[in-house]
Amino acid sequence: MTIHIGAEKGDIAPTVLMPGDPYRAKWAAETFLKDMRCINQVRGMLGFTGTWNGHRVTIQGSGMGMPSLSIYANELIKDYDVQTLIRIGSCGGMQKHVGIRDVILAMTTSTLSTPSRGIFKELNFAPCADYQLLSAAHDAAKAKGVPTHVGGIYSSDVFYDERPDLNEQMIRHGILGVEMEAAELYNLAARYGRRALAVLTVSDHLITHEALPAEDRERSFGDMVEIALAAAFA
Ligand SMILES: O=P(O)(O)O[C@H]1O[C@H](CO)[C@@H](O)[C@H]1O
Ligand SMILES: O=c1cc[nH]c(=O)[nH]1
Repeated sequence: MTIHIGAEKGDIAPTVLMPGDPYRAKWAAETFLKDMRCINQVRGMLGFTGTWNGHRVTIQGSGMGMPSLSIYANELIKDYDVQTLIRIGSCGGMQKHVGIRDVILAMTTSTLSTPSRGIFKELNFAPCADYQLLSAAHDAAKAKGVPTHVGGIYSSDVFYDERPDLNEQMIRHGILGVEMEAAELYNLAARYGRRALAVLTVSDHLITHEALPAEDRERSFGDMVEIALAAAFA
């Protein structure tokens, strides 16, 4: 057990999927895992372990924002020796050709700041995905026929953004979407020699202003879960 995770050491699998929303973790575990059981309820940040195609998998909520994800990813890596961490998140679309419900595989992520900022100081470290996971996720997405984009995303510290000028520059430089956790996940994976990827579903759009309701964000993003599972065990 750790400060934020109530599971015993063997209760967490070497592969963990991490949605921000703990109820998405519950839905994904109930929908895609066999023999699943709840392994964490501390602070309501639900986690479940079960099997997918015979492979042990944990699905653990990360909460919203990099400070929250950083707590869970640090403990999963350092206390439970997790090797593969795949974020399954929602994001805002930032390009006209990226549609609602499309999947984005985050090859790199730009950010103003992360909980790792203090380490890098003046260095602009470039957090990137594990290539093997990225390539396998792309294959899985193609096989499913899901509209999928691979490229850079923006990991923001705020949902309610006050920097339209910055968004304009990111759109101009091809950033596909915005979310709030992947950069710190990639930083931690690089630091501890683990594999990480963010598989995202576009839930709203910064240009068209379309937006899906909360229930869809919690319960309808099955394609990204299956893509993440296929990539983890490719
Ligand atoms: O749907 P999740 O995984 O929580 O991800 C996105 O949604 C939240 C904001 O609504 C942030 O956590 C952002 O990264
Ligand atoms: O962080 C996020 C997640 C979804 N949609 C956004 O606009 N931002």
